[in-house]
Amino acid sequence: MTSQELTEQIFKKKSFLCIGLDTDLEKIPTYLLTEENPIFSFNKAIIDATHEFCVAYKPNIAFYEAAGEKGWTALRKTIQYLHEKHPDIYTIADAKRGDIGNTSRMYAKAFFEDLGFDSITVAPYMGKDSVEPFLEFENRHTILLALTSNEGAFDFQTLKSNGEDIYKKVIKTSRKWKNSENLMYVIGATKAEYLQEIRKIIPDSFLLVPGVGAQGGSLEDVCKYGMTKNVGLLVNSSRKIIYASQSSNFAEIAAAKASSIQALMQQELEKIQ
Ligand SMILES: O=c1ccn([C@@H]2O[C@H](COP(=O)(O)O)[C@@H](O)[C@H]2O)c(=O)[nH]1
Repeated sequence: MTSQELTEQIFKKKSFLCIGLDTDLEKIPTYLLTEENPIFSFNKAIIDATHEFCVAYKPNIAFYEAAGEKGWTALRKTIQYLHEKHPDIYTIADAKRGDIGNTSRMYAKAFFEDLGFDSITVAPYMGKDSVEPFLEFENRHTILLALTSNEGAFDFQTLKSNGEDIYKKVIKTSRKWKNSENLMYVIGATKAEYLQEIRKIIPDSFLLVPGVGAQGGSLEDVCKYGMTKNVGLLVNSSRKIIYASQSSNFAEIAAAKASSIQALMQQELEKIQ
């Protein structure tokens, strides 16, 4: 999906919500554990109940890798289900990859070609040759970690290098890489006030903003400082939606939670129209 098509979906569905599929066998309703693939059964129920309120789903790959072979099967079944039933929904592999070029190319093939994700999160630390192999894929996005939502973001990302914050250097330098039009950036919702400065560097780029909900980031502040005339935001919430309830009507409760976030997003979108 192109970023133009993603923007069209956002205006059509009046939502820039990304739902995180951080599916943990220890947190899903116990009655699902007797299913052949409990992770996929949980994801399918969440997708069936919430798809009308969001424009993207973001499985965090760690949760699938931790469940071994069944986890990888669940990931494949989930992405296939999304492609078949909801081809208009944008998909993000939150994998945070990046290695020497030769290896990055294999990560890119795995997530873009084999699994067919629209995008993948990538760490910038190993530099240009570790990211460019991802950028070669047409109509696929590489979402570079810029300023993350966690406390540890202050360990390195906000340090100065030649008088400039490292996260800003990451953003500026990455704009010079080949096929940089395929870049998006991760900026944590817990760092919303930084968005004003960030928008001066990348006024039009799409930002994936995790950290609203369980991590306490403010949707209102993210919109105030980060929204552009074309929106330019995908705001993610995982635990607050998918684990809103552990009872048998968990999917219904998750849908109610997603719907209430979508309603707030609709109000924010009205401000720019
Ligand atoms: O800076 C970052 C980058 C990625 N994440 C991921 O997003 C979700 C957030 O989950 P919540 O349950 O809504 O807190 C999770 O997969 C993280 O690994 C992030 O939080 N911050």
